[in-house]
Amino acid sequence: MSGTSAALQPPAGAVKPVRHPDAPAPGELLGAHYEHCFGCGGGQSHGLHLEARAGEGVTVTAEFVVQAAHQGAPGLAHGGVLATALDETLGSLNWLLRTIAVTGRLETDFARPVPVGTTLHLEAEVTAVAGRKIYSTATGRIGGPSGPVAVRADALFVEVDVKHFVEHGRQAEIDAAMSDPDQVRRTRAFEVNP
Ligand SMILES: CCCCCCCCCCCCCCCC(=O)SCCNC(=O)CCNC(=O)[C@H](O)C(C)(C)COP(=O)(O)OP(=O)(O)OC[C@H]1O[C@@H](n2cnc3c(N)ncnc32)[C@H](O)[C@@H]1OP(=O)(O)O
Repeated sequence: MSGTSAALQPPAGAVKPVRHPDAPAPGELLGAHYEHCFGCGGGQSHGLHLEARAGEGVTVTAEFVVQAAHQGAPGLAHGGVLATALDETLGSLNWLLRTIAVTGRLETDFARPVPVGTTLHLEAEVTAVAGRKIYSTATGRIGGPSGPVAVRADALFVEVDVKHFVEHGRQAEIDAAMSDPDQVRRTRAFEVNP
């Protein structure tokens, strides 16, 4: 059974996404948005270390190798970890819009089990934008970039201001992030009007 709920149907008046003119070029690695992000950060020993690359239009590709630390059943990836890989890939699309956005809703289908050691080949694209709402879809394939779909997701991201993180994040991590010039530079790179 798969399909998208009414909550993820773009409203009338939604428009096609527009790639920002200063978006990373197709083929360029996007890098981590935060060193300690469980999805993409290098500072998380059991994190996914997912590497996303800009594609054409408002699309990205990404890869993630399932590690022993990511098991749910013996030798198989945990579904929540696979959902994280989809969420992270979908989130990286915001680099191409130069928008800061967080996941509001994520609907996931798990079509095939994914063994430890597998490379999950992810593709994602923004399908529509309606005000602050960004609609997107992603697939994760195994056995190669053209292999069978193991997981897929549809999502709604909601654009937020940097204040969202400053107001809600734990103070110690916020202070550390704001005093790290590299983090400030990467955060600014998300924004159209820094
Ligand atoms: C120094 C610091 C550095 C920081 C550097 C950061 C760098 C950049 C980091 C990016 C990180 C990404 C990482 C991976 C992606 C995550 O994992 S993000 C983390 C997981 N997500 C969250 O924590 C979000 C938690 N939720 C919230 O904060 C709030 O509910 C939201 C999503 C911001 C929305 O709240 P709001 O701004 O008050 O907006 P609201 O009016 O409720 O909703 C806006 C619209 O969206 C719709 N909507 C909202 N939620 C839903 C939903 N679940 N279903 C359907 N529609 C919805 C509403 O109906 C509304 O529609 P309209 O009425 O406009 O038609």
